[in-house]
Amino acid sequence: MASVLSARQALRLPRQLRLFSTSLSLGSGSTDVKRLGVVGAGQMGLGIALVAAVKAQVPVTLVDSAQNSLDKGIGFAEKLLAKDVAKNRITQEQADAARALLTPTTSIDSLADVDFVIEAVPEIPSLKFDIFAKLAQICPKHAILATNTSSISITRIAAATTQDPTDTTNSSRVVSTHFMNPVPVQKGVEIISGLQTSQATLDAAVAFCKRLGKIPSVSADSPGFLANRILMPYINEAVICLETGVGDRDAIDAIMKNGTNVPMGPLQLADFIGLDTCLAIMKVLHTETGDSKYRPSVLLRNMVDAGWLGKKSGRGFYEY
Ligand SMILES: NC(=O)c1ccc[n+]([C@@H]2O[C@H](COP(=O)([O-])OP(=O)(O)OC[C@H]3O[C@@H](n4cnc5c(N)ncnc54)[C@H](O)[C@@H]3O)[C@@H](O)[C@H]2O)c1
Repeated sequence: MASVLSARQALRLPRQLRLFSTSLSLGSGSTDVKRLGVVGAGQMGLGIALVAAVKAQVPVTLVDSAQNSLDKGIGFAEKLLAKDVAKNRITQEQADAARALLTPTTSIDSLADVDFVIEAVPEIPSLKFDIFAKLAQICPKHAILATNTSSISITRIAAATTQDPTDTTNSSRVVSTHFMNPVPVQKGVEIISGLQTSQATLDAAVAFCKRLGKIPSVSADSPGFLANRILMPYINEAVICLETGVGDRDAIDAIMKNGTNVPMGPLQLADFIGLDTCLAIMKVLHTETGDSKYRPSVLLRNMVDAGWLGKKSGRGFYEY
């Protein structure tokens, strides 16, 4: 198990502070998750809620500010459950039991009784900071506060839970559980600690993700973490190849699909992830590292400006 501070982070801290961080970690965090909260019922939040209901069989309070997202999400969950029943993966009783565990609501105040909450709202820093400030007030003091962010610093999200940086009561409970898309299918999950995250919080996040049937990889709080640090420049480069005429859409996707044994090419994958999400992650990599190699493609920016966000909006590099 990785320690609460990554080696990179620990090197920056005097030994006294390192010991202080370790002792702070002992009291907080709990692996006994009896109720889960999920904030954001989009493609990731819905997937996380559904997997928690099916695999861990915990009640899930699913919060979204938009009623139509909740309606769409619950409808989609019902479709996925019916598909699993049709394919004999689960029984009708198990599907009904899982559906009954999902409680949709537009009220974030409903998270007052959760033991673990996972935020999956759009990749907008100010939105996440605002939600974590609220979660720290609303959720019980023992609850783990996890984010599904693709690229925003966990340390900064944790800092938003308190006005007093020396008081780590809330910030030590913040961690990232970065699930992969689609959540019901992909086994991998990245677990990322901020500077303030306690060891108990990290352990609780790893344990809960294992209960969901996932395989956790622990990584450092560095822009893009591991998965997107590697994946997004690959997608961005594919868009630059399209933009500059090195190859057309089909040639780009075909060579990567058939040449590197991946299930879909980079442009189709970008549509599937959401072009707004891809652009947001590239912007974080670019801004946070200051390295020009992460410059987002102009075409990617234009497509997001046009509202062509990929599969979710009906048009991206492909039409849906
Ligand atoms: N899409 C992917 O492939 C992928 C993969 C890994 C991580 N992520 C990350 O997961 C997060 C969610 O991504 P997504 O693709 O599910 O986004 P999405 O746009 O599909 O869903 C976001 C949901 O959040 C809701 N929302 C917006 N503001 C809210 C608020 N204030 N309170 C409650 N709900 C609110 C929206 O109504 C929407 O239903 C992002 O941080 C993203 O970077 C995405």
